[in-house]
Amino acid sequence: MTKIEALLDGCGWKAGEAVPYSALCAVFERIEAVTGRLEIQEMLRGFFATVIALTPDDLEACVFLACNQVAPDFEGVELGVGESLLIKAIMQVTGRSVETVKAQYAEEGDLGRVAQRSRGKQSTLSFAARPKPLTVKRVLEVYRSLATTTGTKSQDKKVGSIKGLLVAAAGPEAKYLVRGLQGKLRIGLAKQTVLVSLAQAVITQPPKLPEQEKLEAGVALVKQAYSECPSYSELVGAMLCAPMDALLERCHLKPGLPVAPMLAKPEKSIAKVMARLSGQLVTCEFKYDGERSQIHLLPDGKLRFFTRNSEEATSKYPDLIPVMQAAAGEGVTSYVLDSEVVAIDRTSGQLLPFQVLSTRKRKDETVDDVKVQIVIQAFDLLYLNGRSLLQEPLQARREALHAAFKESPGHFGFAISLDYQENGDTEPIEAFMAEAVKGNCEGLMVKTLTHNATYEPSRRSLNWLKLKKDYLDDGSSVADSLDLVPIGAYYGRGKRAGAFGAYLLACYEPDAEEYQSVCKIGTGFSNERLLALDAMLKAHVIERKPSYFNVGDTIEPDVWLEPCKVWEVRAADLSKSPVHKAAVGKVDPVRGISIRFPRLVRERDDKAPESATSADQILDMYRSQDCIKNNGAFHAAATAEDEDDWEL
Ligand SMILES: Nc1ncnc2c1ncn2[C@@H]1O[C@H](COP(=O)(O)OP(=O)(O)OP(=O)(O)O)[C@@H](O)[C@H]1O
Repeated sequence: MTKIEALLDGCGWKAGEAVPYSALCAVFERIEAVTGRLEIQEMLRGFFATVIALTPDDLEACVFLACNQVAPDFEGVELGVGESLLIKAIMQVTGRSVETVKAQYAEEGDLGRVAQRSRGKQSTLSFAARPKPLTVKRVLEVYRSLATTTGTKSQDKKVGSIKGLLVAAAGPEAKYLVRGLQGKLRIGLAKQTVLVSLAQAVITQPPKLPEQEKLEAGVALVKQAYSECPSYSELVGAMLCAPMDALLERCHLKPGLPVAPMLAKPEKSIAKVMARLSGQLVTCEFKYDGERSQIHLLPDGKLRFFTRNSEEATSKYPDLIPVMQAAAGEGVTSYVLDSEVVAIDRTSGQLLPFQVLSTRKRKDETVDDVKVQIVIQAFDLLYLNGRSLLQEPLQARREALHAAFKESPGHFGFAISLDYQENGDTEPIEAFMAEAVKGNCEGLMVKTLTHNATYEPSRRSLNWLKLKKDYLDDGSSVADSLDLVPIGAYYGRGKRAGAFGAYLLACYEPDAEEYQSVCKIGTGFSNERLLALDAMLKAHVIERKPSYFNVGDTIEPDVWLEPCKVWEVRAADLSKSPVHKAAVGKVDPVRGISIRFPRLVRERDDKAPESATSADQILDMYRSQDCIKNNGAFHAAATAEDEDDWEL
């Protein structure tokens, strides 16, 4: 009997019976106790495999609860229930006073543990007739109803539903219920692991374990299916009822489900771009300074807009609905279009920078109240009239885009582009870059047109390169800014005393599913901004450093922060560091990479912490610095100097 089988055996769950919530919580307990990703993955795989064997109908609910989600990301349904409601429910179920619950919370730093402790003590005193044990389906049902309960008396109704769950909870169930309702399970389980474990559970169904290669191909297939069709309901349904080879036939791009967008790699100079694309036919497009928008026309005529993060943004753009209706040509019945929405001054026709766009309301805008005018710059077409174009080369997708839509100046346009057969002459590109900058664009996107030119959902591909003007001649050795996550804070001194004055920043390493520290930052913040951040981030202070933070032993910020924000940061250069851990193990067994002279550029509300700059991106940036490639001596000197600088 495997470890997981032994664990689940104790839950008394038999074939055909609803999956007990206690079984899932037993797995959560084990996951919380270990830190190794592979061990976590294997445990979850074992659990999903058991669910498939005993009660496959409950697999979808198990996946949602493991991700602590009630609906696909793009539906934007938030599960988070306010702490005051949870405290009220705990008080009412356990008969404790608000002071007792709050005091325990302050002591424990974890409301989930408070609930578990209170329920644990109480259950020995009362509840001779305990309500029916919880099942995963029941818990998910209640979560979904909580997320959608609105209107009068909604608070009382929510407290009532939470009480219903807590009364029926036994053992660690109360802890995970409360943490789940707060929005974070805090067991170090990333969504990628859930996906990989799910894929492995389906692929490794008896009678025979497939060989490693087949397993990897299967996991890649599931990841591809999920990036085209990011809905666990559809994915689980398809995985359970069709052979894996046919997964993409059932789970594929369709209007209404946002595709994870294709991303670009940064380059520091036109010469480097040319070297990468040597001899190829490429297209250079203006790199517009706005917000990415994936626009879907569903066969029922509804238009939906999604952000770079696959969140629904339709209510932000009511003024774009008539624009898109007018832009689609005759015979267009459904599509998925990739574009940048940019602020524009309609009088002069001049595009305006992102800062102007960011002042627009984030949702529920009304046409009459729109203050910032916008234009859509379309650059790709992924789906048209019932057919996916993902496998077509860009040249064909662009032809389809131009044939199916018509431009309307100031409202809808195609990305301005220059096709170029690489021949070593960089002059046309330099001139085109100057034109882009004059047009208030950030620089150029350079894309392969005919070979290796398919659309690669969610991939940061070498077939799309970005060249940002600001980074071409800024004297630094990095080609792009970094998007980093604050994971710790330091109280300020002097003028900044009393509030956080500096932060510890980290990148995200998706393979190890951990945040790795990159630098300390205190530059680029106005005093007002520091105060506002202090007020906002205090709510995200966590008791102790979680196991999924990888930072040097000497780093001890005054407080640790739950990952919740992404900040764009500009750096002078990157070098190896004795204290920071970005890309550790990839460039050196114990040292990581750090950045010098970090300066805050802006907050990135359109990115989730897990979409922050990855360790591999930092490694790429580090390796592509000329000083690393050409001059070991410079690097050695910089490293020695930085060791002193960065002792925090
Ligand atoms: N012609 C274009 N083709 C593709 N993307 C474009 C184009 N013009 C503007 N963009 C924008 O540029 C973005 C890529 O570059 P940028 O580094 O500015 O974005 P990011 O969100 O910080 O980084 P990344 O998307 O690479 O993580 C795209 O996601 C898109 O929003």
